Amino acid sequence: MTKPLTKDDYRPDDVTVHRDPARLNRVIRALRNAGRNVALVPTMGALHAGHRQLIREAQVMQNTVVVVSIFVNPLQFGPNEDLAKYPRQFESDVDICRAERAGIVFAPSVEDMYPEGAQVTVHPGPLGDELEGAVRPGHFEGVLTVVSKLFNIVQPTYAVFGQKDYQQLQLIHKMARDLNFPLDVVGVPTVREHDGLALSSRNAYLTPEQRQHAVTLSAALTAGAHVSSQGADAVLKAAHDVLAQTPEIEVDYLELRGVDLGPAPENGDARLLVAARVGSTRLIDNIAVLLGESDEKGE
Ligand SMILES: Nc1ncnc2c1ncn2[C@@H]1O[C@H](COP(=O)(O)OP(=O)(O)OP(=O)(O)O)[C@@H](O)[C@H]1O
Ligand SMILES: CC(C)(CO)[C@@H](O)C(=O)[O-]
Ligand code: BAL
Repeated sequence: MTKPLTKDDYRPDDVTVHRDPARLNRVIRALRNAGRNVALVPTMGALHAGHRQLIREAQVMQNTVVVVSIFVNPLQFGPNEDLAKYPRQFESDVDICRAERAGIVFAPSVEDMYPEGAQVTVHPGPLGDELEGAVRPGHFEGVLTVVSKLFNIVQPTYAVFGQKDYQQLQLIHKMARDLNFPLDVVGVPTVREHDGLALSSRNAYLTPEQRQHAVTLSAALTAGAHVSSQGADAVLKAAHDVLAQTPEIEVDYLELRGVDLGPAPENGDARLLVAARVGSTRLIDNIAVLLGESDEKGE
């Protein structure tokens, strides 16, 4: 028999931690029936100022309960990737959510998210095999599968993601549209360190020396954006030149695309994306560029 909800299932004055998807779903339905909006911020934990910004953006609409999910999703990691060593710091993550006045932390177990026999997944379409997907086969199938499960469990009014993972954000937009999820997907500009490095949980893997090399990614993007009025070739050359100055990093790709990640236009809004390895740590970044029309466009 299902246990009735109690006041401990949602405490308006503190963050409530939920682990059971079915129980959280009942709490959410009660909140929505009471007229509350629900905003979802999906994360893999090891929260930093980028995640804090997502939680703040999630609160802009009045009368909203923010649900932060913390789940290191095995389905989106390849066999030789960093699933086992991915940083896990649950208690301090909950403290951060409390400080940012999130209402609920949802931290399910792998067994609850993927019960034995679970087989159905979400196929991302052709974009899922490009850029990040070309280097990490199956990654976006894993991302879209877990995000669609989170959408169904949490039934948010809107869901907030970072532009740092730009291809992920585009694919989630497409999934929400193509599969008729009744919610708004919100993208938040990348939060950076003072020198430009995009905040990322994986920055914690970097040695102090590697940390200095890592800033080359954002420096290359900025150099490209500065010459955007000269067109695509100039943008790519400027960015390549900066990357070439740091032989310690190995570039997986540097690509200029349209904002929807189709081919870049000759003039107008485009996106410059980079992925590189600094030692064994893989980092990604991207920036908005306005091709052929002005010198630079901020995010
Ligand atoms: N610097 C950032 N600025 C804005 N949003 C961010 C930033 N870093 C991550 N996010 C967003 O936070 C959400 C959760 O991401 P995740 O938990 O994987 O953190 P991460 O720092 O991207 O970790 P990783 O190092 O594994 O890529 C995603 O929507 C992601 O785009
Ligand atoms: C969206 C996400 C939480 C799905 O596991 C993850 O890919 C991430 O943290 O960006
Ligand atoms: N932030 C993207 C999650 C991943 O790299 O698996």
